[in-house]
Amino acid sequence: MTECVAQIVERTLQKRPMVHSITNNVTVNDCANIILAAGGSAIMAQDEREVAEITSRSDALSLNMGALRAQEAMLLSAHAAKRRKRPVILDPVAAGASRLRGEMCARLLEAGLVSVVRGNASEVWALMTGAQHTLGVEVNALDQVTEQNLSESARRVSLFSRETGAVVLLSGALDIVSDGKCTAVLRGGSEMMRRITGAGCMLTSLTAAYCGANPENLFEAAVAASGVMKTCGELAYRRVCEEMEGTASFRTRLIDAVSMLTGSDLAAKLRVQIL
Ligand SMILES: Nc1ncnc2c1ncn2[C@@H]1O[C@H](COP(=O)(O)OP(=O)(O)O)[C@@H](O)[C@H]1O
Ligand SMILES: Cc1ncsc1CCOP(=O)(O)O
Ligand SMILES: [Mg+2]
Repeated sequence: MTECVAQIVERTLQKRPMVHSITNNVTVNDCANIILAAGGSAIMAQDEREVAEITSRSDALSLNMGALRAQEAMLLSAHAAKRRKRPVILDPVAAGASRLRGEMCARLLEAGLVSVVRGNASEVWALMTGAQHTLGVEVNALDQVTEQNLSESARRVSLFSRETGAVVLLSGALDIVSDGKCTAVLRGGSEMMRRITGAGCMLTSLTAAYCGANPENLFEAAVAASGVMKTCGELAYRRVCEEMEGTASFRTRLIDAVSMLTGSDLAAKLRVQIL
């Protein structure tokens, strides 16, 4: 797995995948920058008159529910991606916080338009149960994956993957990635990732870049994204501690770390456990 993940990072730097994102207006710039840092190129477009054309020329599509608008554009793009066999990555931001978000995610999932779901625990559990788990974009502490509930959480993530046919990347202090057959756990990262907005959106964008360059290996691409984000979270945290800096610098250092990381750096630092 370590060797495969290192190759995914290197292939992404070589292939420069184009990622089309229809995303929120809070973290859009960080999403574009992390795609570029990983070696991809970014285009954000949401007018219904152009989205299918843009998706058709892109290597991956990222759909983020953060400040949900442009639903028709999302559907047009998702269908265009499916026709071209391009991966579609869904970030169900605050799914469960409103009916609109839950219904839009369900519509995409039920139509088989989603290749990878990347969300925090409250978002993934809300998609699975239809229940409200959180009012906002952050995880509810009661939903979080811990060492104590890890095996039950992993079982649920695997079940959700089989139900939807999508790879699922549930992030948090522990990240779980499953394609329904194989399930991986990644530890590490930094508590500071929760003190900036956009760490989750950036992880989704990174997943889209790695999936775009490695469409035959979506599970491994999602593991690569999780591993890169955890590793770079640690590097960025070390750097801000050394410099006595705060959260705004951490966000910059996180993007810096992704831009400097090679496949072999990742292979040396990756901590992945296959369950
Ligand atoms: N307590 C934590 N310790 C270490 N890493 C974390 C922690 N919480 C989140 N992360 C990391 O932050 C990134 C964003 O995940 P998360 O906070 O779950 O997303 P979201 O911002 O969508 O809620 C992921 O890379 C995840 O591994
Ligand atoms: C605060 C906020 N409101 C709508 S989208 C958004 C950003 C959420 O980003 P993330 O889930 O990555 O923290
Ligand atoms: Mg989020």
